[in-house]
Amino acid sequence: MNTETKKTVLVAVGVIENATGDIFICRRGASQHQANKWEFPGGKVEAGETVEQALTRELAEEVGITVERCQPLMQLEHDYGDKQVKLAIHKVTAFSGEPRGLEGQPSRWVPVSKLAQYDFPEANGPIVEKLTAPGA
Ligand SMILES: Nc1nc2c([nH]c(=O)n2[C@H]2C[C@H](O)[C@@H](COP(=O)(O)OP(=O)(O)OP(=O)(O)O)O2)c(=O)[nH]1
Ligand SMILES: [Mg+2]
Repeated sequence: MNTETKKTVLVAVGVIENATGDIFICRRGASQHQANKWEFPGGKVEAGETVEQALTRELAEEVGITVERCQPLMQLEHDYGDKQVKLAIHKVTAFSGEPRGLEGQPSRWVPVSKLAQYDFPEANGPIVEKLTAPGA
């Protein structure tokens, strides 16, 4: 398919931060797109939803938290060849509940200084860079 006709999938992504500054990440499933990569939880924005609504829904479904406060971090577009995505990334700075992998996915809290050791999808490079930049 050429780039003119390829549809871009809008994805709401949450960088969940705890009081210590650690970040919550999950591992994608073996049969998902970008299989087995680590990710910041989130998912596709559905028709009629705002990005924030989608983020709140996805984080409730996937990791069982209620988003109480979030702020835009950055937006990224990436073409994987088989799929083109636009990631609308928010930092989640207040939430209730303790995040865990509700869909059976491995998950963990990671210090920012260790994020770069994880195998994220290619699109995530700038997110990890921004989070680990001095003064971030
Ligand atoms: N959630 C998430 N998706 C990411 C990240 N980086 C990245 O390239 N993606 C891509 C992978 C997928 O193509 C897409 C997200 O789709 P998804 O599979 O999570 O969507 P979803 O939760 O609605 O799941 P599904 O119903 O389609 O199974 O965005 C990331 O950090 N987090
Ligand atoms: Mg998802």
